[in-house]
Amino acid sequence: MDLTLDRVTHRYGDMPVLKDISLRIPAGRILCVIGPSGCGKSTLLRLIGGLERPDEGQVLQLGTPPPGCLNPLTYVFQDFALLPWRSVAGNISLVLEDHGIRGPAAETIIDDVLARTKLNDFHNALPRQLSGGMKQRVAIARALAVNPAVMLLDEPLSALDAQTRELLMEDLVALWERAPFTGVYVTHNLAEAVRLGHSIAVLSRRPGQLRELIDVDVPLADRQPGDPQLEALQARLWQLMKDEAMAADQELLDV
Ligand SMILES: Nc1ncnc2c1ncn2[C@@H]1O[C@H](COP(=O)(O)OP(=O)(O)OP(=O)(O)O)[C@@H](O)[C@H]1O
Repeated sequence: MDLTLDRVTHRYGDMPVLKDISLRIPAGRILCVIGPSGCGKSTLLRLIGGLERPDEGQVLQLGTPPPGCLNPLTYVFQDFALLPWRSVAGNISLVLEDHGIRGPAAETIIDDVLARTKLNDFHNALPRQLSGGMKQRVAIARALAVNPAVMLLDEPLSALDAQTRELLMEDLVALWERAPFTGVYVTHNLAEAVRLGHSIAVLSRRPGQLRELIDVDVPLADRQPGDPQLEALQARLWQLMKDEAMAADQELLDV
């Protein structure tokens, strides 16, 4: 499913948060969104996910969801959002129960997404028994269980240490290679943006406007840490963001 944002503008009360954002995310591509703190990145995801409506402009979903799609759009959050009293399988079955899927049909889906996220051996584990990386794998498995057309990822790796982030990035690339999904991936981390984005939208500080949209031509599977082309791109992104990030930081201190 393609996503199109057409001159999206949004305010909270008197405060303009996003201004005149136009973007197209073709089916099967990942757009990373970067920008200084408070520039409206999470708001943009909420508008795309339909949790809020833009004050001006529109968000369009074009095309048909994949066969077996239970939710056209699904979220992965930074804090995993797992129910602590439910097992790994129980957390995933919850989203299936919402759609009336139980018993063997649910087990088939759960086994499939646990295998895809390397969690086969953790079916009955409770969230408190899992590391941060494993918890986020469960959250990703839960998102995959509804076979979404679009994954909306809000800083999914930012609570994890550097090594775990690296492993999860490799897992996300492997998942995408196996079944390319459409993704919108919000991050503060420029290394994640250059590893995972087919394109990268750079927003200005609040009200977030599209400063630049950069296509990254290297196939996801060929992107390795330390790749000079990606490091050069990361340096360019930092140059684009640096002044705005400093100004945004100052603005937060003044509040
Ligand atoms: N529901 C809301 N009501 C009022 N203000 C809000 C609401 N949600 C967010 N804001 C404000 O809107 C601005 C943009 O918030 P948002 O979370 O979208 O930015 P962000 O770029 O994702 O921030 P960060 O990088 O710090 O996560 C911030 O000033 C925030 O305090």
